[in-house]
Amino acid sequence: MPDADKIIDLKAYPIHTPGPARDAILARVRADLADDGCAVIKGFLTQEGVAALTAEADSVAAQGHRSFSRTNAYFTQDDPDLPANDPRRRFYDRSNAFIPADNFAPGAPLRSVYDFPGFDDFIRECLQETAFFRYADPLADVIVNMAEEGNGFPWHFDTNNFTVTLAIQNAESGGAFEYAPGIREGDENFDEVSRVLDGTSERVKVLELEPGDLQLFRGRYSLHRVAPLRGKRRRYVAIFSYVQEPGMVGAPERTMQLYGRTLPIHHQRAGQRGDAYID
Ligand SMILES: O=C(O)CCC(=O)C(=O)O
Ligand SMILES: [Fe+2]
Repeated sequence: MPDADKIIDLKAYPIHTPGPARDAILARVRADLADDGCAVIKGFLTQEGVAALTAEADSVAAQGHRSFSRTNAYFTQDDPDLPANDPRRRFYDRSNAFIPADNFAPGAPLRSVYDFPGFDDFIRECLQETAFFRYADPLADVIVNMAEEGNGFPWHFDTNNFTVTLAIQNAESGGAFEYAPGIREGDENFDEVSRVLDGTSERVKVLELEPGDLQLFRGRYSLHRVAPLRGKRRRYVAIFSYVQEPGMVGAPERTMQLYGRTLPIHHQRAGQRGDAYID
């Protein structure tokens, strides 16, 4: 079906055409990333694009793999030697479902964004990353994160240097993206992290993303979460993954946990190099 130019708003965002319009977008995104590690390209998708990606996500939602965990913001184990109120000892339920990448066919709406000529280069230039490759993992290169009321994506720091997400559908309410920019730049800043967890920090910014918005986020130093979701409608967010070395795929154990299955490539490449996680 759809041509990428019907899905991406290329009139507003001519990411494929070198020139002053593209340069201006890059300059603004880079400035926002430098300022607080987060940049949003509002209305990156057309209305038609939003409808097409929503329909595609609906059509494969049953393939989503649900996972549940109890996690702190650092994805570490509990350490009983630390004081009880240490942020490393504060655990929250995390639950969501990832729709694995092989449910999104080449030529179908989601991959026509990811595969659009110039999309990768545009993202790389926004981020100014030198080592920048598509994730080679057929279950994880582009996925949809699906969540509904009762699910939660609690406060955490990412292990990846950056995340590229595309809002597809919001829950009926809730689901704002909340983040404390640069809260652990320099040092762990556990006191301020505790205040964020307590809901008393003044450093938290709230971002209401709308369907079709593209977000670039550096989450390694900025504590962030998705606020609790309300209502029947599911929240869908696509996640595009890029890594620092070519040919990388997820470790078998982690792949099993996130996607509920593995492919031969995960076992063939296991141990050859480090793996990359999307969170
Ligand atoms: O679903 C989102 O908006 C972002 C989730 C997130 O923080 C992550 O995937 O690390
Ligand atoms: Fe994250």
